[in-house]
Amino acid sequence: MLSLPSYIAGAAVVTDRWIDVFNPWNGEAVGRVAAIGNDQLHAAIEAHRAAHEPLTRYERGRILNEVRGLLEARREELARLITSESGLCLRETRYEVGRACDVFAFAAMEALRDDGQTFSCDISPTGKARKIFTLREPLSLVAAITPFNHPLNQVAHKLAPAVAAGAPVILKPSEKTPLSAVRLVELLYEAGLPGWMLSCIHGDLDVVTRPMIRDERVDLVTFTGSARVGKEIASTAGYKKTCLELGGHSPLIVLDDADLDLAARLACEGCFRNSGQRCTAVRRVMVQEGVVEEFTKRFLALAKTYLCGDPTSEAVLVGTVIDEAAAVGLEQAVQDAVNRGAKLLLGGQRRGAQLQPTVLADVPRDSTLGTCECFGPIAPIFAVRDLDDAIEYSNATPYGLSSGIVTRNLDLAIRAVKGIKAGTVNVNEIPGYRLELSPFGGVKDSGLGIKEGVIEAMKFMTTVKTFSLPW
Ligand SMILES: NC(=O)c1ccc[n+]([C@@H]2O[C@H](COP(=O)([O-])OP(=O)(O)OC[C@H]3O[C@@H](n4cnc5c(N)ncnc54)[C@H](O)[C@@H]3O)[C@@H](O)[C@H]2O)c1
Repeated sequence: MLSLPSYIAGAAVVTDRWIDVFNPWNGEAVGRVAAIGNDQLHAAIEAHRAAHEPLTRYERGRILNEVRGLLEARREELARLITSESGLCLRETRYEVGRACDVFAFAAMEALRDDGQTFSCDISPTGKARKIFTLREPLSLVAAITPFNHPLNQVAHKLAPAVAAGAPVILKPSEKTPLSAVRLVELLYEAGLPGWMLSCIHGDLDVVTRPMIRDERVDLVTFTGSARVGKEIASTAGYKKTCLELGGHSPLIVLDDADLDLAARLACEGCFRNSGQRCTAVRRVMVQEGVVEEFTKRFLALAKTYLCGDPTSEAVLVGTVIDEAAAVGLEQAVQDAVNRGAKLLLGGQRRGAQLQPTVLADVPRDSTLGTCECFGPIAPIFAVRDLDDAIEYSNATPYGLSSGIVTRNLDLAIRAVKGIKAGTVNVNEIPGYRLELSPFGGVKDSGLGIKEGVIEAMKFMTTVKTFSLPW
């Protein structure tokens, strides 16, 4: 069993309080992390705020590249660690390590790019013979809080941009999946990142997390997680920047001209990948009335191939959800839909923390599945009259993270891009499709419109200084 410390500005800290981590598949203890106290939080904040010689762009790029190489070399070991702490199957966790490699590769590239602007002042009748320049300066301290569902990649999306921008960061990973986060932090130190650039802490909400969020010495709280917690942070963080990347309820709209084999494949991938635990997972499969029967037939045939079982088995495509309590909640949401008249076409059985991939038809729009983010491998099918009906229902939940539409008609696709109130609209792709570099983030209860993705995250971790020179 792994016993991992908290790291305060590079120094390993072990206390007499531990947070245990269990394997959701078999209940075995996988490891534990050391919880720190409030004094140690303050020591970390002071260590980061103290004066240090900044890292050059070259050094930041070199460290980030080195981390990418270390991740690649330890891909299998890390994938197995994530599988053991999260119950996600190896197909997903190997994929996740690959995504984290991309994040570090892109951050290394962006670290080298000077994004300063230059303005000639003689463009105005009253202008002078001057030039105005901009440069970006890193924030003094970033606090990053991450969720359980992509234990490594969500952490990569906080740490790599911070290092690329030169901003020191304190990471508080999910207490459900902290082990892979600590391993990633260790790789950053191994690659040569100085201790004053990074801490990784664990601890109680009222001892560590909330005090860190409220602390005036923290310039930015960057949070990925549920809308409930994100809204609490928005109200307690005070006068500082916040980046809130929250939950979603993404539709996949299938119009009657769609390639139905493609639609069935996208619906399966969108609903069942990562055990349905992606913020961008498809939560509503909206199918135009004329093709709903044929689509359902093809979708069901494919859904049956998503083998569910031991997450370490090579053949398994769907592992567990994060814990038994989460699986029980999903089972209740399925039951609620059935009680209200939905037809259960596939799955629905739960064993411990595992829910079989589940497909339901005729799901009422006001059911729990139709309105709330149910974080698991469930595919509720909703018949829609036409694109207008689909757009209206897409916009009817409080969320606005992402969406997808399957059609061969470009005019209709563009109407969807313009009409859906969400951070992303993907045509003939799953809502979750993205590059780790491209802007990503939601609106409404999914976020305040501040994007992540390496480039946007770097911008948000810096401030722009403007200066002018006679020319
Ligand atoms: N928009 C995105 O980019 C994105 C990406 C991944 C996950 N998510 C969302 O994350 C959620 C699933 O993750 P989760 O269950 O770990 O989320 P969560 O909100 O329960 O927890 C996220 C993190 O916040 C911490 N936390 C819990 N309560 C807190 C509080 N009161 N104050 C401060 N911190 C607190 C947790 O310890 C954890 O580190 C889903 O809603 C999912 O959609 C969003």
